[in-house]
This record gives sequence, C-alpha cells and structure tokens, in this order.
Amino acid sequence: MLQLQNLGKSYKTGDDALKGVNLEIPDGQIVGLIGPSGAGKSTLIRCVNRLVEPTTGKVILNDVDVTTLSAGGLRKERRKMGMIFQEYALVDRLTIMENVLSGRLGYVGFWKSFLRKYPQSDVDEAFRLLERVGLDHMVDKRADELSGGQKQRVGIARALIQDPEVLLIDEPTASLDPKTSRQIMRLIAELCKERNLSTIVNIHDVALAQMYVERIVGLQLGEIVFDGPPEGLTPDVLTQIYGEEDWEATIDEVSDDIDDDINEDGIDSAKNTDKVAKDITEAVSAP
Ligand SMILES: Nc1ncnc2c1ncn2[C@@H]1O[C@H](COP(=O)(O)OP(=O)(O)OP(=O)(O)O)[C@@H](O)[C@H]1O
Repeated sequence: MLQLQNLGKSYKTGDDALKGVNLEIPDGQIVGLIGPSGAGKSTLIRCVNRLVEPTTGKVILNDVDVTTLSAGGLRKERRKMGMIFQEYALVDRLTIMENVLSGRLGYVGFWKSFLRKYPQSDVDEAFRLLERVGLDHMVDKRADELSGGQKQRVGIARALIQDPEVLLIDEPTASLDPKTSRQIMRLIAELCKERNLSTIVNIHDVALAQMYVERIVGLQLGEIVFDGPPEGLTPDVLTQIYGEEDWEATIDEVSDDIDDDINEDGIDSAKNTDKVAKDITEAVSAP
C-alpha cells in the first residue's frame, strides 16, 4: 500500500505545485493521474521517490515513511519503486538485455554493473521478463534499433527487474501512436495485477486512461478534484478538471479496436532529455 498524506510541494519560484494531496493506493491497484498541463502530475510522481523533495506531508510505502529517510535509506527504498518514462531513458548503445539488467544497478553496485557482471539469477530473470513483454526474440539488439513501442517494453522490463512494490509511470504513451499506446497501457495494467503493484500512471489521454485503469484521480492546480472509477468521468467532471471542451467527443473516442500484435512499431519521437537521464540514474543508482 502506498499512502500520500498531506503531500505538498512549493518550488523556489513560488509555484505551489501540490497542495496537501491525500491518496491511498492498495497493492495491485492502478491509478490514472489526469489533469491539465501544470496541474502537478509529474511533481506528484516525483515526490513519491523524492526525485523532487516534498515541502510538506508524508509518503508511506508499506509502513516505511519515505520522506524521513536518510540518503542511504532512500537509495535502498528506491529499489522498491520502479519508474517508467515517456522518453524511455534507455542507453542507446547497449543491448536490450543490458538495458534491462541496468535495473539491477541498485542491487549489484555500480562497478559490477559497469563491468556487466550480473549474477546468473538476474540474467535468467531478465530473459523471463523479456519473454513476458514480448521481446525475447531480440535480446541482443541495440536499444537505438528499436521502435518506440519496443523501447517502452524494455523500459517496463527494466522497472520490473527491480522487483518493485510500486510503479511510477510518467506519460508512458505520449511518444507512441494510438495503437501502440493501447498495447503498452494494456501490458502495464496486466503486469500491475500479476505482480500486485500499487501503480500511478500519469496520463494525458483521458480516453486511454478510461480503457485501462480502474481508478482515476483528477488533479487541478495541485489539488485532487476527482477520485473515482472511470465511469465517473462525466462531461461535467471533465469540465471541472480541464475547463470547457467538447467532452462527449473525447469520451466517444473510447473504442475497442484492440489487437494482439505486440510487436507493432510505434512512432518514436524520443528525444532523451538530460532531465530524464538524470532521473533514471538517480532512481536506480547504487548505494
Ligand atoms: N523545477 C521546477 N521549478 C519551478 N516550478 C516548477 C518546476 N517543475 C514544475 N514546476 C511548476 O509546478 C507546477 C506543476 O508542474 P508539473 O510539471 O508537476 O505539472 P504537470 O501536471 O505534470 O504538467 P504537464 O502535464 O504539462 O507535464 C507548474 O506550475 C510548473 O510550472
């Protein structure tokens, strides 16, 4: 169970990005975080693993108060928090297998990881995970030879090899085409259930969120203004979260033209930003 208690973040610029957020996410539940640009979605996700330091409140993961941990304690706790990024944050020149194994960095230490000396059990688990995400036929391919959808599958396997208790997912489909986006969201929802993970997924696409998550939290100006099942997102509620728009049209987009071609290529508009690279390093870095 992940609990956020009165979580607040004020940036030095004076922006109050989060204003006393309270949220409980049981094991195995996937929560879709929606809201307009600037609502505080990324800030909330990054406060959970303290990539952004909260100003007030607590983050409690299975009885551990993450907010009061020392640097060493925090590094250990972050092993339990898998992160998945919009721009994948893979190392282009490494293979799929090496990228997945880099998720073990927090366990094996930097030098062993640098020299690629992973225990056989980690390699076996990486194979299992790559099979689960549908990439076991291309383990030796370089990351920069992959489509966007394939890169995100590697990102998912890398997060899972940490053996996390929580998944924090920031815009996993924003760089993907609609069909690949559905495949990735479906995979995330399945894995969350299979592994009993508390999951927060920050997602811009309301229709996509409605298809794959069981609970939606709507943020506006750093406050929760909706918390309920996808069916509760009526045009009135959406107007409250986002402002005026033709919401009937948005909700109608929820069609079920899904297929099972998991290796379908996605649009890869990835431009790995320094910020994301820094985040992933911090999120999995060794003690
Ligand atoms: N590093 C920062 N320094 C100062 N202000 C920031 C910083 N990061 C975010 N903010 C501010 O905090 C608020 C919330 O930003 P945040 O990125 O969390 O929103 P968001 O809902 O994720 O937006 P988007 O959907 O556009 O990514 C905004 O007003 C933003 O300008």
